[in-house]
Amino acid sequence: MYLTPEEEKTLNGEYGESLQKAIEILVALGDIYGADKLIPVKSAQIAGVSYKTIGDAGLEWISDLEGKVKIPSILNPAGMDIVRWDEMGIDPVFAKKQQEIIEAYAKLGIQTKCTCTPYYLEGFNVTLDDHIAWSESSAVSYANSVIGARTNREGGPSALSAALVGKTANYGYHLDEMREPVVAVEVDCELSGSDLGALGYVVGKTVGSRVPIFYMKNEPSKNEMKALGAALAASGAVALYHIEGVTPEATRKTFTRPDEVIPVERTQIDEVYETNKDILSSEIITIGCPHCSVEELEEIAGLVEGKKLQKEMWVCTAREVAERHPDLVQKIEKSGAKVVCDTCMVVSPATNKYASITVNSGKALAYVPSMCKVAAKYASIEDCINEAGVVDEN
Ligand SMILES: C[C@@](O)(CCOP(=O)(O)O)CC(=O)O
Ligand code: SF4
Repeated sequence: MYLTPEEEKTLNGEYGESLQKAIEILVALGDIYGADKLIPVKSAQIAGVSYKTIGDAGLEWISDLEGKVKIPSILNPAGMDIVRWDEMGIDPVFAKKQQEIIEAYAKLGIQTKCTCTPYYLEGFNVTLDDHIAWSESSAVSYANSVIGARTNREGGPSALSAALVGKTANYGYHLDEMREPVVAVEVDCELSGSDLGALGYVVGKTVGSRVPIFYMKNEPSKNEMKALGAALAASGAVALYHIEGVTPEATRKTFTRPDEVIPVERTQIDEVYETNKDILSSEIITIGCPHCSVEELEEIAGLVEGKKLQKEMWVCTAREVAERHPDLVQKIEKSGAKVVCDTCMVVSPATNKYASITVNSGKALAYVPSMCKVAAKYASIEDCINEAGVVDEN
């Protein structure tokens, strides 16, 4: 791989050991995947923040690094709401370790906003053809597919390396030819709301890590595409998908229809809602995987207005989004639900104490059983709220 004289100096350790380690990681990945050079990236999003997933080994690795990131960089969700962790029932020992992880990242100049939806935040609004280095799989999918930006599914260490160097290796989804669809998904019915997360859950299993193009009967919204991409990345490992005539790259050009076709029928979507239907009543309801947008917060606020919920319900979102809309947060919390920031039902140990959960996310449906050992059921936002046991306040 070609390196500029400056990059060679970094690799030789002239700018310190941390930058040397970082560029070594980028060059190693570039060599494995046949990159020709390093390219500048506009921002980085770094996974591996929850103490539940990275443990002491992760904390030690981050704490040993020195220097400052060169581009706007942000974190994935942590294991707790940084402010209201006590209300989530988080153990103080866990909370202390979690704070240490966040402080170690902050020392490197990384913004300690913990979210899987950086594209909603100030300073992270990427656009078509921007090169970035993001790592959370739903954020990667949204950036690549819905925005048309370019990122590989970075691991925590490689995203952190890209943040420190300000560059990434030019391979994979940074290249035009790797963004061509190779499998067609033909959906035979109109879909809306949580149907899209169910579609991703179904299709991801067959598509694996390939690039699909969807032929749909109706046009999904950005929130629906967020749910589709998140589920595709969780039940499969899809980092980029297209929807003919909808997503930016499938609008500016007409892709050749791939020979392999996966047909999807309504009955397959309906089956997702039947998962674990023997769990008659869940102990907790969680919405916001990926983190809620303002439109989703508005929808939830509208649905819970004038109601009291009987069960624990979390609405997960980015702190910055919650802070921009205190009125919506207040409306939601008046019902007894909690607007939980900086974390989610998958990466927080607070979920593990429940036996059963209802989610509106195909991604959470795929991950909660394995990562939290909690039985999960799938429902629309409206049915999630009904599951929480709604009583009229009046
Ligand atoms: C499940 C996931 O959304 C959260 C866990 O990630 P982390 O490695 O703890 O940051 C990661 C992913 O899908 O990329
Ligand atoms: S809310 Fe969902 S998409 Fe976001 S970090 Fe948690 S598991 Fe990943």
